[in-house]
Amino acid sequence: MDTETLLTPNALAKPARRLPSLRSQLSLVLGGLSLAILTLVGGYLGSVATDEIYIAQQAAVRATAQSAAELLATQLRDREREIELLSVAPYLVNGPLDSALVRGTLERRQALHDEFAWLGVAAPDGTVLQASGGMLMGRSVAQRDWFIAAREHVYVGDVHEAKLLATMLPALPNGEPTRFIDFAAPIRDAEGRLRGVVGAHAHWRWVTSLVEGVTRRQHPGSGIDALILDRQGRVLYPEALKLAQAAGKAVLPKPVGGRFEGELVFDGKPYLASEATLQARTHADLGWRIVARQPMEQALRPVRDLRRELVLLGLLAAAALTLAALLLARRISRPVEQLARVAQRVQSERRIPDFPEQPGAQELARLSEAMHAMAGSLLATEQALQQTNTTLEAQVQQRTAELEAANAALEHLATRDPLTGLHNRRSLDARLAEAYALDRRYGAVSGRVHGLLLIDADHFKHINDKFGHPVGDAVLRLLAEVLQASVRVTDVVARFGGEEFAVLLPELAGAQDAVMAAEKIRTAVEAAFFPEVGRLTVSIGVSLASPGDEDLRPLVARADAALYEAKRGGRNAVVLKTADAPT
Ligand SMILES: Nc1nc2c(ncn2[C@@H]2O[C@H](COP(=O)(O)OP(=O)(O)OP(=O)(O)O)[C@@H](O)[C@H]2O)c(=O)[nH]1
Repeated sequence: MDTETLLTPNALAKPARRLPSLRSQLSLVLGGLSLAILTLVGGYLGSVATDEIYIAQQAAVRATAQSAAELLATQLRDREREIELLSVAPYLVNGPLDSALVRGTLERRQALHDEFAWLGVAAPDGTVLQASGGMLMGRSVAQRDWFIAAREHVYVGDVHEAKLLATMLPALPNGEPTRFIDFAAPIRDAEGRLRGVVGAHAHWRWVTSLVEGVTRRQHPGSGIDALILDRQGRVLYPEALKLAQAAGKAVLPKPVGGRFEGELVFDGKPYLASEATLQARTHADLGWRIVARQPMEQALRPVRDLRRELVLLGLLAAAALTLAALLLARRISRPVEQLARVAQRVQSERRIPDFPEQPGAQELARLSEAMHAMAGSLLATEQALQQTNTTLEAQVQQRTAELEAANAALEHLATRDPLTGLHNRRSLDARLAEAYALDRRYGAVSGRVHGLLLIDADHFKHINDKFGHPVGDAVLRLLAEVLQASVRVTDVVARFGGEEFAVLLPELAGAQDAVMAAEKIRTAVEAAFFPEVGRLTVSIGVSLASPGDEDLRPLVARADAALYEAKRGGRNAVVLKTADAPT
């Protein structure tokens, strides 16, 4: 294994795409998550609260209408009772109706209830006998509805404009015509005979101020107001709507199901509206209805306020959460970045630097410990591998040298003669084949040929026989040295077999060269001294390669024949045998 790749991060990691940092990814995910949760929760709470507020506003409008209707019904009944009780007062039942006592009582009642504009007692023929402030005294009310009705029973009448009293009472500050609601009751004696009628005109302003009081008290600043409609749906109050309606303008929306309820458009503006009918507690049912209404814009103002607050709170919370996410992301990513830096230092410096001791979380502490241990183990492994590598390289070198030596030894064994160290017969044959091929290729051009000497020790059997075989071997070794020393280094000296040697002479200019080389050998051997044996001679057969030779064999055969002749001719001689010479 290549140890360099062991601690190279790039060798382990895939080529990195340009990814956003862990810190920005964490910030983005945590910030986005908190924003999404906030939006969802805020949206849900906002929607729930919006519904609740809407329902509450509707309830407030409905409660206003009902309260106003309830209050009006009660107040009308009270005023009716007031007049009814007055009609059975003993001084009216028994006494004279035009007495000062009656007048004083009427005026006290008016002082107590300033809603009454006028209180009076009329005779059965309609002549006013006594009245608060003395107004209408002596005048006839015989044609007034209240008088006609009250001759029979207790009466409450619908609102109407003042007739006889209009000129006697101060005009209203807002310029509205003076209007009244009439209360009246018959005065009967003990036998039930009609003695007269007691009547009262209550200011219409008293009625409207009751309604205004309810709307003002119950939901101040809410924009809720109330309308009073009569049985036919005509506006009785407020005056402006009443006038507009009288002028033929469509000031009221069409009631849904005969009732004003829900979201309605009054004069082009949307309102939340609710209707309540006066539950009549008086003798006569006036059939009035109260419609409370609130401009939608004001009804939904709390919703808008809440939404604005929710958005503001949401933004603040999102900012706080994003900040928290950033801090958290930093807290998480910083130790990871530190570990990455440490890992880079391990890789570049090949030593273990200080690891972060408090990485911030249990898992990161474990990761730090694991990296520490891994770095130590990797560095140790790397060193061990380097050591092994060095040892292996040395061993390989040694083994290579041994192998080369073994190969050389094998080569030597295969090509050399074990006794003399000269080329053996096999090696000689190979060299002869090379020389033969070279001559065939270049011989014609260079004009040079190779030659062969076959050298045989004379009477060697005699040496063996006389001195023993080991001495014979020693003689052969020394003879080989003499032969080797007598030729050129380019010449190949080989042991041909037994006591017979051969010399390959490459690139000879002619037969003379070969004969000269053979003579040189012969004389060298003759001159040499062989321990224990003394002198030795050799016979040499010389031959030259011929273009007519088909292979090596003719060359060897000619040299062998020449050697035979040298032996036969008396030994210690050189004989040349060429191709054209007769054998
Ligand atoms: N010591 C020793 N003797 C060898 C070796 N090879 C051959 N001989 C001996 O060489 C002798 C060759 O004898 P011969 O062939 O009869 O010829 P010679 O005695 O040399 O006589 P001529 O060749 O006719 O001069 C034999 O006695 C062989 O045993 C060898 O490797 N070592």
